[in-house]
Amino acid sequence: MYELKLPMLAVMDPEMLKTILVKECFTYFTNRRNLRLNGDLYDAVSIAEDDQWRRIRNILSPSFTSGRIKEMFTIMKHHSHKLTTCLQSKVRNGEVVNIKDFFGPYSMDVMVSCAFSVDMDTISNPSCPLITHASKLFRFSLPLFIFQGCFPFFLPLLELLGVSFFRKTSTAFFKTVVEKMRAGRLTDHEIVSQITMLAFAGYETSALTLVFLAYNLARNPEVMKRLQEEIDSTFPNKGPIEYEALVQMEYLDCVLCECLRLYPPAARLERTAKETVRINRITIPKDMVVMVPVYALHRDPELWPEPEEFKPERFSKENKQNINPYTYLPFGFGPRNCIGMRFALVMVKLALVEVLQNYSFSVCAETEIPLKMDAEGLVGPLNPIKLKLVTRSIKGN
Ligand code: HEM
Repeated sequence: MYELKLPMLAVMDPEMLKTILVKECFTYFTNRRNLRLNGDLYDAVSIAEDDQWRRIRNILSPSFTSGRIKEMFTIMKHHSHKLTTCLQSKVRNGEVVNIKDFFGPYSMDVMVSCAFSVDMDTISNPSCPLITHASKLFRFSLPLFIFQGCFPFFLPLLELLGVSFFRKTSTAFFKTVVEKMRAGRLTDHEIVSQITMLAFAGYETSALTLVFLAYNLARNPEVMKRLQEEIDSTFPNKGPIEYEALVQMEYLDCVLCECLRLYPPAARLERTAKETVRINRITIPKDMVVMVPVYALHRDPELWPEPEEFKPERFSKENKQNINPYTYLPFGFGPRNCIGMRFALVMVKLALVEVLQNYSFSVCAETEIPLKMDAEGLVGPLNPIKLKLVTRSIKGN
């Protein structure tokens, strides 16, 4: 078996690579490369193939509707509030902050409390082994992480860490999810695999997105100011964040989309050809792995003028309609795209809005500019991103 490298195709016909081939691959192929190193998670949704994947995905999908996410919003708010409280002492002392130390635990706490119904409170204990292990796990590419599917020891670990049960709303939610899974005829093993995988698939991706948001806003104060104006007019006087208003904030959405363009956590996507197919004069043999270079597409100057610049207006209502969906792929595409996209967007937006209601980010002597990137797998910074936070006055300046 050999691999068809997309840069080779780019030389043959760039347009084919950017639109038609990418589209066809996402439509026809629904399996990723499976290295069979999945440990106990061989039946997790991100790893399963064909009929088993289809069955599991159909059962899980209803858990990610807007209605369900809205139910989880209270849990998310509990953690976003803790996040801003934890930042308070750092800000007061004028300390330089490794921003991942805050957004990482926030993301982990949200994922674990929504998936397992337990409050890990890692934000008060950032050296918690769960965070350390999960971060190490994600030094690899998303596909590799999906294939590795490790952490079979995850559940005993939770016990060892002496986790406390979360509040009733969450427990009830969790029960409903599990009952639905049972009703959908998932085996107990399949249920544990899905919940474990969901918690980990969402952790590092969401944490990285928040870290890059903070970095980009610190480096672009005029963008941050405009976003804070939108936040203040949507939730006056640092008022409570409401779900409906949050998801409708236009500039916030532009800022997040632009951040995911510049820093898509999954640098590339993969699909395996199930059968030999011929697409626009190109034969892709059965079992060949096709890689879509998302990071490169997102920084292609033909598609994105001044690609290195952080310009949220690229995603404004007027400009958005000119974007070819196969050239902007932070959550993948097609039937096998990210099942947690909507959930991630809400949890990331919530944390950002609550932090920006109270603080502004700023670069300092310790901030690395330009950033050195870790090209190993998930697109992350090579070194910790260090920033300063400044408290905003009541009036919000
Ligand atoms: C900003 C945050 C996130 C980003 C950028 C992201 C990105 C991605 C990408 C690029 C893929 C591969 C899609 C494809 O191959 O077409 C993926 C798959 C997946 N993601 Fe996410 N993700 C995020 C958050 C989440 C969250 C919060 C969850 C769970 C709650 C989640 C669960 C999954 C699962 C289960 C898959 C595999 C789906 C399947 O194979 O059917 N992700 N994600």
